[in-house]
Amino acid sequence: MRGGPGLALVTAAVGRQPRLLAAGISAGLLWTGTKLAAPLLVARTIDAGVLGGDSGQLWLGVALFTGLAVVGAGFAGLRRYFGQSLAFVVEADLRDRLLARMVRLPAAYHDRYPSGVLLARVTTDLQQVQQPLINIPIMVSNVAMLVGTAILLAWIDPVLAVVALAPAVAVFAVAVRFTRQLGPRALALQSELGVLAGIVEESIAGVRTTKGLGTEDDERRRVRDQAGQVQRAALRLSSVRATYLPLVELLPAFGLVGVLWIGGLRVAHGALTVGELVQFSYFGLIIVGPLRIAGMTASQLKRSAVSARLIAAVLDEQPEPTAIEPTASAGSPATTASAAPPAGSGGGLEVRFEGVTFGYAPERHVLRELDLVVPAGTCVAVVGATGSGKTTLAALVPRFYDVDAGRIHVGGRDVRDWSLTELRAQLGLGFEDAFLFSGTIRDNLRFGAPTADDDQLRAAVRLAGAQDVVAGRPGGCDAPVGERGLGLSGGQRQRLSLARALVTDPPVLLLDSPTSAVDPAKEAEIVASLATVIRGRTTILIAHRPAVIALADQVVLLEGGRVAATGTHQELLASSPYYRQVLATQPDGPVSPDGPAGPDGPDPEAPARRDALVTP
Ligand SMILES: Nc1ncnc2c1ncn2[C@@H]1O[C@H](COP(=O)(O)OP(=O)(O)OP(=O)(O)O)[C@@H](O)[C@H]1O
Repeated sequence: MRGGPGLALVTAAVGRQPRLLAAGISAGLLWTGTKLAAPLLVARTIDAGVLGGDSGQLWLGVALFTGLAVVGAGFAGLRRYFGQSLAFVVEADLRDRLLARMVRLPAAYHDRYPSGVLLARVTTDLQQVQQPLINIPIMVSNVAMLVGTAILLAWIDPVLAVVALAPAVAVFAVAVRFTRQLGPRALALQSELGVLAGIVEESIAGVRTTKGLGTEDDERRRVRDQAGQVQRAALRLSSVRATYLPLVELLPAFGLVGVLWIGGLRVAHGALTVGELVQFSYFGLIIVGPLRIAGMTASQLKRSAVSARLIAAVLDEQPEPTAIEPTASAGSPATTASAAPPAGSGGGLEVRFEGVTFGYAPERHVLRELDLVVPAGTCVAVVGATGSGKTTLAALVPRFYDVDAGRIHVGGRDVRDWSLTELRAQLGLGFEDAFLFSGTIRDNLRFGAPTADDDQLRAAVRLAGAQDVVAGRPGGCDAPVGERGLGLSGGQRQRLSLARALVTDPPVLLLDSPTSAVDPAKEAEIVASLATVIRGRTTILIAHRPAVIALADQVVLLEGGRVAATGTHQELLASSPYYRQVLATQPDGPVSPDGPAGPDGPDPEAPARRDALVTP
């Protein structure tokens, strides 16, 4: 592996396991000792026992040789065992660090890299890094074997030693050339594998859409095309290996031929005993394995180096600021930590947008100089055409993204002056695509509040109007939820995710289209629950349907990233043609200014809450 952050990463991870490393290397070196002793013993046994006619020496040699073989086999087993243990522990350590970093990376990073690419880092790349680690004790013992053999041979017969060891030098030169050519090809293969993982992941996750649209064959073609790219990249890599590996196989055999030829002449001239010739040949044979492995390891190390570099690049990414590191907000007016009560204190916290400008890409602003005040304890519905920036506006409050200009205050404090953990503890988030994890309903409800007791869970479920979802499943809270909550209907998922958001009793709620996945009858139930849920909290409610919008004290109409109009639902219906147009594109269609705001009519408490409104 060449230097750089990848090597530093793997070296440090291996260095954190000194005992396994030492045990593996010790077993490897002891194995080498048994291997090097065998030819010496053979020479002695042949010269003294066979040619010298000393049967005692012969039997002793046979017994010692058997013992060495058995002990060597034991050390070979231990060498592999410790090598594998080391590799698995290092792999687990790196996976742990990778996942810890991935979940802490900002949303913008996850926007940039498809999940399949990140999946490849945690699967195929980690495997590539792990593989050569298994061989560390083997590599060390092989190097010791080559060095030991060189010393012993030079001591017995320097000329013959040169003949026996010349292939080792040639194999090394071949390996260096071979490794250089492998680098770019290994990188290309890893990146094609990453793309393939992304496509496969998308195909499996989107299988229902594929079925619905009848595009199974297209999807299959997409996977097959990318698999073809992987195959071509793998073949380009293999062709380099196929060119060089025969050389790696052949060169050591030339060494053996040279030893037999020149050694045979030296025996004939009395310069070498038969035992010593056998000994040389034996040494020539035992270094063939290490030399061949060296050639193959070179290719493995190259792929591993590429993967290690890719993993190191993820670990080098700057994570979101941690719990104890609020980010200083540029030009923020003096704000006080005491302005914000802790989560669960009730009453809500004011949320204020001041001149907020934001875009996902530079100079492509989604929100432009947006001003909005949501007074503590009130509900604002954000309405706008698709793509007008509603979800983006909500995503800026928990700092999934940071504003380009302006500021956002929660509880009188710039969001960049909160620690992220503290800030997010004030917020209950309900996303449009409610995501549930595999596990039980209880596991999901406790996801953000692991210490919540059953009474708290029951209260949150009741508030979210999700009692029937829990009661309707065998085992209630212990009922399993399939992967991504796919065992539940969209509406059931939305209500459970709302309950999850409420378990911590957050003072601020950010709810994105909370009824988008349900029919009108279910919507009526959810709206009734929401009327209770938002009481006493500050709520930003992204809404499309009149029944939901009517829950709000104030409606904010977004157009082109700016606030186009504010007022109550009825006021905007009466005064804003654009508002009527936006609602007309929603499934429920427009609602007359005089018509009922929701299934139960307008919220009777809304006017009282509206009185508390403060305009920006
Ligand atoms: N992660 C992202 N990366 C780049 N652009 C994005 C990203 N998310 C949204 N956008 C773009 O920002 C704009 C606003 O999107 P946003 O999701 O905020 O709209 P919205 O009003 O919530 O739409 P909808 O009602 O359809 O959910 C759109 O043009 C969208 O393409």
